[in-house]
Amino acid sequence: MEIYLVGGAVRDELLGLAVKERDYLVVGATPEQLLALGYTQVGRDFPVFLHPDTREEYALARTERKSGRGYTGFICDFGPEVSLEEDLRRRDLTINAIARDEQGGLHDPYGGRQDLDRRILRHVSEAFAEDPLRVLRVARFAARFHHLGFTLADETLALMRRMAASGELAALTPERVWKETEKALATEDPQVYFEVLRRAGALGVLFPELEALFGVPGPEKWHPEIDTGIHTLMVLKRAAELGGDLCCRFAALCHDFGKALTPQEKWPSHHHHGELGVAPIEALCARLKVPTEHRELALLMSRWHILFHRLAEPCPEHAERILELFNHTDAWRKPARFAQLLICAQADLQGRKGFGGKPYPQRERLWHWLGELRQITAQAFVEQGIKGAAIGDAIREERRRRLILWLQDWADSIHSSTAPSPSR
Ligand SMILES: Nc1ccn([C@@H]2O[C@H](COP(=O)(O)OP(=O)(O)OP(=O)(O)O)[C@@H](O)[C@H]2O)c(=O)n1
Ligand SMILES: [Mg+2]
Repeated sequence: MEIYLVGGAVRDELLGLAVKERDYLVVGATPEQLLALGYTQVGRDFPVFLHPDTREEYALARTERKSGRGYTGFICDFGPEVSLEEDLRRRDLTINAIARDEQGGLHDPYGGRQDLDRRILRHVSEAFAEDPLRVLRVARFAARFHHLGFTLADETLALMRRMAASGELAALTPERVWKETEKALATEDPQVYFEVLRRAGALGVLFPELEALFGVPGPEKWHPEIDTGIHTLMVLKRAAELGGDLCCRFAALCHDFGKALTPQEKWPSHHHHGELGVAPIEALCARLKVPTEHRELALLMSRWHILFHRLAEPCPEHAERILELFNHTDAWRKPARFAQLLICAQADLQGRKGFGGKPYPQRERLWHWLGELRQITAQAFVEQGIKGAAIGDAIREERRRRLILWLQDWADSIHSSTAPSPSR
């Protein structure tokens, strides 16, 4: 029996990246032999075992053939006669099909090292098409390795396009789609995942709510990039740059879904797009079983982002709306979530052509105000002898009073810095 290190560990090591998880391949062995050596079997459908000491994964060499649609539609062929080359041949990308033997020697029958050097994502063989999830995996690798200069081989894109056109992506389970998407959102360049899916003709199948934004114009003054799909991916990139968490990135992706529902004769304005966005966000989240936390932030962002931007021109009349915002988002009890909403709002303004360096003072101000207002508690009012429901009213009134003052001060400071100097 021969044992090889395979897949991501070899690839990442050759790229000089940290290796998180190691997968091994066993050639020339039977399940019985591994069990006798103390390995435990974990794969129900596939012959995958855990090492008795390290608990790392060891898989028997195998060839896969598809017998129907979807994840559970595989027949698994394995046995001691399956060779290393045969096993590597049915893997997704050449850069993932390099093996390292126990002496440290590399086995690279499909040119993976050359593709690593040339920074190319290329499929190994036509067997790529056996698993439609690979369309998403390639998009995810394109996002993950974008900063290293990786691009997609033309023939791989062409194959992905054929797979998307065949309708097979519809058979992917929501869990698998969301898992890939979540991993892609966590990369430095999450926008690349959606760009590649779009080029592959897969975006309309997997994320029709996003696909629908391409070709929808915004007003040039506020959106020099014009196209709402392009804007959305710029916002997603900016949210990642600003350190937004996964919920924030997901909210960035969904924040303008409502713009696809504006009647064409109203273009390029998009009145009420925040409210219109609720239905498509709910639809996407239900279809892909998106976690509640992500869904909630996306809905809040859709509903409130227009108000965030309006604060660029502060006036005391905004106090009521800001209180409503804090109440509706439950910022009092969930300030960390509110902080993500603020990052997302900043990303929305700066994710526009030429807007990258624009200041977004609202973020700082709202954060500061929330902190101050959270310190207004019942106790001071109780000490003044106020009782019962009147305490709540007194707290609300005090919050409003302070907000009005702050907004007035801010408005004044903007006026005095922009007002022409008095003439002599
Ligand atoms: N649909 C899939 C899933 C996996 N693989 C193969 O199995 C290996 C291990 O899979 P996985 O751990 O999911 O990916 P990695 O490439 O190891 O990347 P990561 O760093 O994300 O784990 C891959 O390198 C690839 O050779 C494949 O060909 N097709
Ligand atoms: Mg891996």
